[in-house]
Amino acid sequence: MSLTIQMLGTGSAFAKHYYNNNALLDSGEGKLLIDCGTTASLALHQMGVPLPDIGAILITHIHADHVGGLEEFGFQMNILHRRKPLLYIAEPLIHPLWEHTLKGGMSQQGMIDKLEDVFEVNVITPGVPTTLVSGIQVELIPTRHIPGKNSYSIFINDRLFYSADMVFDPDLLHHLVHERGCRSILHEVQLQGAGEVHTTLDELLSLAPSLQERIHLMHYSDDMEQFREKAGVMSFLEQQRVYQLTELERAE
Ligand SMILES: Nc1ccn([C@@H]2O[C@@H]3COP(=O)(O)O[C@H]3[C@H]2O)c(=O)n1
Ligand SMILES: [Zn+2]
Ligand SMILES: [Zn+2]
Repeated sequence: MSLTIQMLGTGSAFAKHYYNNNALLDSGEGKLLIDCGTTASLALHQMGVPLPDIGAILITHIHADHVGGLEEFGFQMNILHRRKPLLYIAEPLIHPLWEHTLKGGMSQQGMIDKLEDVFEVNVITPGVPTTLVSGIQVELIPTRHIPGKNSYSIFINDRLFYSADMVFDPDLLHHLVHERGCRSILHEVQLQGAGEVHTTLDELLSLAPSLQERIHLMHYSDDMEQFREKAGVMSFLEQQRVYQLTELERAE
């Protein structure tokens, strides 16, 4: 079964040339949206993907470029299409997503007072591989991002690592590639400055060639074009281009 990946956007939280770093995976039997940031519905509109075509949404963490579009997504699906979207989420994210992000805009007396009133919420347990839509299995891997905030990267179909926003974790990347058969890595990158909450390009350049050649960069700032040469064998993902998973994998 072939899997395609299309980034709705490849931008950092502050990028203006690129939409929010969210991804659409399509197994041919179902579509999974990874994160739903503020720009998600506009990007999906430009891609010609109607919201009801999306089988499920998976959330990595609570920042607007990853969850800021859920209010519109939820309202559109409930009001225009009369159904609740399927939302996969780790249990620790449910409370902050509702209480700190969505409640202000979505609550409605006697109608909506919790996340489950708008979304079909399915709790997903980190470390347990779970099929979310036909042909797409994910395993959440807790990774560090902001102190005190939970964040989960994703190992997909036992072959693709999709980083959430995360600080550099070379041991995890090494483990996934050399012990778990990971063939390609979609990794967030911070191009300039110290990586206090993200992974810098300099940090990724310190990895062994066997890891770097599997890495495709995303979540980058507007000055990305200046860094193509510096990134060496690591390539920058293009937003809204459809990639076959096999295209992103290095020939063994
Ligand atoms: N301690 C923090 C917290 C946040 N930030 C910036 O805010 C953005 C929120 O979305 P993000 O995509 O995680 O990127 C974060 C940083 O740019 C940051 O740089 N340092
Ligand atoms: Zn982000
Ligand atoms: Zn973040």
